[in-house]
Amino acid sequence: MSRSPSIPDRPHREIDPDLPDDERLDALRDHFEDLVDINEQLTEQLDDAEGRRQRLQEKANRVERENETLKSSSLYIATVEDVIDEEVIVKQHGNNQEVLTDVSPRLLERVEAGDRVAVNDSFGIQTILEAETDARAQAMEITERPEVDYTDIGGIDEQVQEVREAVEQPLTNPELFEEVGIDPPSGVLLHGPPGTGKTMLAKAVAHETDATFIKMAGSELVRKFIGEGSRLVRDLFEMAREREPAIIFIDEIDAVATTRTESKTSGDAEVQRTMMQLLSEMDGFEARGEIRIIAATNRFDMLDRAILRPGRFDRLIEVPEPSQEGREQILAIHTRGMNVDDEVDFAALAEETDGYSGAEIESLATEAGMFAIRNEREEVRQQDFLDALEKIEEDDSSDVISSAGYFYQ
Ligand SMILES: Nc1ncnc2c1ncn2[C@@H]1O[C@H](COP(=O)(O)OP(=O)(O)OP(=O)(O)O)[C@@H](O)[C@H]1O
Repeated sequence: MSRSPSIPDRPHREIDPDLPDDERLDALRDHFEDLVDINEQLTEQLDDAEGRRQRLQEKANRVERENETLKSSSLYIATVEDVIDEEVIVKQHGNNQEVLTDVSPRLLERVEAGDRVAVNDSFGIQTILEAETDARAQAMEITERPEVDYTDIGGIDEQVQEVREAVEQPLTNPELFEEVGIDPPSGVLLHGPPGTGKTMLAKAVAHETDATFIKMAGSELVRKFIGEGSRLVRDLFEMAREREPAIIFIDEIDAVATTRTESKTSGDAEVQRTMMQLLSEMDGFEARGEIRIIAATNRFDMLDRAILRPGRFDRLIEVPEPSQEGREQILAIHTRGMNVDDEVDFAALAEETDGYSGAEIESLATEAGMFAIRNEREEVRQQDFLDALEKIEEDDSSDVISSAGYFYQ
């Protein structure tokens, strides 16, 4: 061990043996005092050194621990809930645990609420997952509480009522089901032509129950996220568990649940895997939980019956094209915010729009408004609606209507 440079010199004192006894004694006393003094200095230095050693040891232990945590491969995924000064609240996926954690200055500048992050065992944020890693954010549409409510939906009162019983009641009055001793429907399947309000219905339930609306489109799973379908389905349910109460809405479910075809292409295998994942998620589902599942299709005839078994999509609700009365109601809804002349005859327009879906009636209202603007008026008149009707008929509406008829029988 190297010597500390500040170690005091060893005192050296020559004592003449011929000195008288009392003088020799004094000299020896002085020498002894010098030695005591030096001893004290050395003890102090030793204490200092020991303190330094302990501090270094602690630092070494800490670095070693940090190193171990950094090297540990098991990182968990969490979502940043909030950033407060230099601390971050994260919610761990899976168990929903919320934790207040530190973040290194390097990441603090970049981290924002809503980011997906990887955390270690002690919840230290290791990385912020980039958008590309976060395919699920692109594959899902998440709305905290959609704006649509039941009063925005026209012409399908019976279906609204059925959805309220099958989806809303289990969320708002679960005890009713417990008392009677039945499980609410696991999943509700809305089927009917395009643009009839299926998505609106699902959103309105989420609005009414203050639930998060999480939408995933079956067609996108198959087309856009090739090879990731089953993982995204898993993520979809995980996301819902993180955000309960939640309404999962799987649009165009036929894309992942069509009747098995004879062909055995890799694409089909992938679709099968996605569907199997969906079925297994539904099978392992708590029927009385805070998550409800709604799916929609306009190709009911194509559906693989496996998804309709009890415990899966076991409540079917048909959402048909609106009747004349329904069309009138929808027209009234979509012109609520418009400056419409009192002379406009909604009943007559409803009669003229046989075969129109809710979505097409909405376009009719917008188109009529465009005619009013074109004619430099602020008020929308009957003639504007008739012109709009003519334009729509001339344009592509006939194609849309006939294709709707083709898809949905
Ligand atoms: N019954 C309805 N009442 C009021 N508006 C409606 C109705 N049906 C459709 N609409 C209008 O059409 C738009 C599209 O409807 P929505 O997305 O709910 O249809 P969908 O049945 O889910 O269609 P798709 O099968 O094409 O997904 C809505 O945003 C709404 O403006």
